[in-house]
Parts: sequence; C-alpha cells; structure tokens
Amino acid sequence: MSADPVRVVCLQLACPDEESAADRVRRVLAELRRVEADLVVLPELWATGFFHVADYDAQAEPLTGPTLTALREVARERGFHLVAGSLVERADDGALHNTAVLVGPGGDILHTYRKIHLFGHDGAETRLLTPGTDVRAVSTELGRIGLATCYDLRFPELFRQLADDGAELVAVVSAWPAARVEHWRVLARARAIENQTQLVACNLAGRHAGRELAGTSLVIDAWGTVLAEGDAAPGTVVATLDRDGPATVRAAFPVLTDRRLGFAAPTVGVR
Ligand SMILES: NC(=O)CCC(=O)C(=O)O
Repeated sequence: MSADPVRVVCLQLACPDEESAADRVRRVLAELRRVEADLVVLPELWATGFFHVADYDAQAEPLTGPTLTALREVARERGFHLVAGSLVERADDGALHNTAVLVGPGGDILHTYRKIHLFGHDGAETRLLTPGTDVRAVSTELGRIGLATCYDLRFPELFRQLADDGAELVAVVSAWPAARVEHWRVLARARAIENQTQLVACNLAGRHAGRELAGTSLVIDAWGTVLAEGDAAPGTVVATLDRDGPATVRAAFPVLTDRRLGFAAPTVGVR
C-alpha cells in the first residue's frame, strides 16, 4: 500500500520596498492561515527582503524571536510542515546567518540550516553574514528532508551530501533574480535528477531594491519532472508529490549505487 500523497504549496512572495517587514510578516501569517497543505515552503529572507541589505542587522532575530515564534504557532494551528524560508538569524555569539528553518506540524523546530555558499556577486551576504558549516537531512512524517538556500544550487556537492544523508526531498529557499532564470530552472532540475530527490524550490517574486526577482518556483519529482512552475508574479504554486517517489525511482533506475568513488586525481594540469 503506498503512503498518502504530499500536498505542497510554495508561497512565492514579493518584498515591496514600501512595505515594512512587520507588515509583511503579518500579511504572510494571514495568508498561511488560509493554506491547506502538508508542506508549505516560503522563500529566502522574505521578511527582510534579500536585497534590502541595509536592514539585515536591524531585522536580525534569534531563533526564539517573534517572527519564527509566530510562524511556529501558525504551523501548529494549521497542522502542516512549514519550511519557514530563511531569516537573518542573530546567533548567541552575535554573528548573523542566513538560516532556513523547518517547523513540524506540532510547531516544533525540526531542522535549521545556515546558508553555506553566501552570495557575493550582487549582494552583501559575504560581507555581512557568516556562512554555515553543517549539512544534513532530518527524518519527518513526510520522509527525510534536507534544506538548501538559493546560490547553493550551483554547488552540487552539497546536494549529494544531503542525498548521502538519506534526503528524499530537498526544499530550496531562494531569492533568485530574473536575470538568471534559465540557470535556476536547469540547476534545480539537475539537482533533482542527479540525486533522485524531490526538490521544492520556492523563490521570491516581484521587484525590490532595484532587482527583479524571478518567481518561477518549482516542484520537481525524483525523476526530474517539473510538476508545477510559478510564473514571474507573486502567487501560490501547488503540486502533489508521491511520498514513495524517490524510493520508486531509485529502485527502477539505481544510478546512485553505480557511483565510483576514490578515483585518482590528475597529477599534471590546472588546479
Ligand atoms: N540569493 C542568492 O543566493 C542569489 C543567487 C543567484 O542570484 C545566482 O546564483 O545566480
């Protein structure tokens, strides 16, 4: 008998310059109270706005702060798993991190992930934030889940490490600009295909701080099929995933068991 399907909802949010973070949090909490789902995923730094870099320090909160506390309460009320996107976390030692959080249907924090590959090209992450060091998946009622954040999509070794740790579904919280939307589509599918994991990539949409965000949130199954794709506008992207999908794909086409590790590195050539 196969397990119940997983109803997934991505809230593809915008962070308009004229809206305060507090108003945005209130708006999103109200929206979440109307969502019917097993798993809801929010984008990267949606409360602050990824490119509102001047606000990072003022908006930073510990994981016990009011934003995550309110989000945990909604997850508990509604009984869904919530990837709360990421927030600027102020750690006990004062360092700031871009931290994604998975909340369970009881409102408990199941997992946190501090973004490892900080984005220096057109943002201030590398200047303002401290990278994380820890990558792992966690067991949940929906299967084993891993978290990753936006620019991480360009670093396949992180996703392979999640797969090695048993990840069946990876949620990627993102603030990916429209200028590179084709990279986004290809990289997200590639990470799902090569690791035979489901991938739910929730992106920001709309315009803030002079950048156009891509939207185009994706729900991809373990075969690499795109089950749902958002457009460029803010909105909701909905799909249903088969809980047994990764196991079925891996049994039918066992690529991961054909890996060859430990081959020799070149002794001559470019390093
Ligand atoms: N928020 C990000 O990490 C942006 C990544 C990006 O724009 C890219 O990889 O391209």
